[in-house]
Amino acid sequence: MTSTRSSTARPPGPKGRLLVGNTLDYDRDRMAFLRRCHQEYGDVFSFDDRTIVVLAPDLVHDMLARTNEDFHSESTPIATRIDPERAATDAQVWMTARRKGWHGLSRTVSHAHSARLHPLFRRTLDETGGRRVEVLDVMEQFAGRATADFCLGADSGGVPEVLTENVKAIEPLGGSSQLFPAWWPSKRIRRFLRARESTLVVITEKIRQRQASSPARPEQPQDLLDVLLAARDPELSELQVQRLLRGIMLAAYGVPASALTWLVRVLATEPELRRRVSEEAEAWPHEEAPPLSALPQTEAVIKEVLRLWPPTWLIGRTARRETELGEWRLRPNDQVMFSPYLIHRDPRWWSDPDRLAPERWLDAQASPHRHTYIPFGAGPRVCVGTQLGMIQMALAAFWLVREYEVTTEDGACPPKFQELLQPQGFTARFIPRRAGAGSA
Ligand code: HEM
Repeated sequence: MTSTRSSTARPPGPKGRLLVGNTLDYDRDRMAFLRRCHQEYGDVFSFDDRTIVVLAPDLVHDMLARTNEDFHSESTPIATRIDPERAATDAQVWMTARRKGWHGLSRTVSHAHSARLHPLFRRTLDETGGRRVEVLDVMEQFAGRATADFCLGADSGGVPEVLTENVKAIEPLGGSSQLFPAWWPSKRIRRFLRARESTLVVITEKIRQRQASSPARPEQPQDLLDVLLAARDPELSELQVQRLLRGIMLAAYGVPASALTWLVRVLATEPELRRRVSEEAEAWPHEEAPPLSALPQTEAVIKEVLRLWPPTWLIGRTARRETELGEWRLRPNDQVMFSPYLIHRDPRWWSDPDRLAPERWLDAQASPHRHTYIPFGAGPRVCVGTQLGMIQMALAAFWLVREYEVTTEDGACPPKFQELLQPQGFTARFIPRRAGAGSA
């Protein structure tokens, strides 16, 4: 389709109210607002003078592919003036550390970590003692322990607690489109700054302890810190290691926990799917945990869970310089948002899009339309934990159906679109099937 619009025009969009623009409508119900605008204005619409929303998969992909060049992805829960030079250097530092970390994420460490996950999972669920609990809290606890173990192995003591506080301190700041500066006199901001500082202090201590206690790196790295400290050409500075660990630990906490909570909800409320996942799990004959390739039914359910409820339902980028996106011209610091949730439920790309249908992933001939499945993002800043996240979810499903009865009375709880997409107030009981378990 050729465009007749000039690339300098702004996309169409609601004008909004005097002084406050669209902020109030948007904050009241973000998803309803975005849906309404999508219907009225199409795949690209403007939210205000500085922000546009893009829901065309090819354009989203183009922007993601140009992250680090024309767009940056850095964001903070407080208002910070992003200096483009500084953002470019920060991105370079992050990318160097990320490449080194990637090696650690995908090979031996993932393997060693998978073996340690089972006791962590059991401990977390057994601690609920069969009581009715908020599933999100339990999954956050598991994800916090899992990510601390993955990053720091046996040295992870004390880390899940500071991570929890860091995430809890970010949550209230992420619930609104309004950002406040660090000096703003607010309890929430002070809490966030304190929590961020404590996390950095604890991580730095762990790095220094490891360097002091085992200056020679082990031949087989056991956790991500081993990998990062062994990196050569270039070696990573303490600051790089610290930033990567903190970035990964925060990214591997709330997002996987939300995804796991949706998965538990599906397994607790969809008996037919649970039966398929159970049969597959019971058929695994070995003592050690199965690889993802041995669990195709489970994998299909997880893919479908991530399609219907991608935890990062709304993602943003900032234009680094004057640039174009499709037919639209962007100025430096313009914001572009897109929603994997809306793309994943668009009937143009998905048949019967709101239906949970794992079969669509089991047909080798069928594959999704290009760029329409993005629960892990795409481009140079695609999730580093894609593989690990899938493995953690598959193993959690595997142990859950083999070892626990899960009962719930509020399977119909509504989705909550805030910083992350989570089921609101979803509670359940995890009743161990093993004799003697969970009585602590
Ligand atoms: C089901 C689980 C997960 C989902 C759905 C998920 C989703 C995502 C998404 C959508 C992004 C890209 C955000 C953007 O484009 O701005 C992202 C980034 C990231 N994820 Fe994940 N993630 C998951 C698990 C994990 C795990 C287990 C780890 C850690 C090992 C991890 C580490 C990261 C990191 C470090 C980034 C930032 C990458 C960068 O900016 O270079 N994620 N994740």
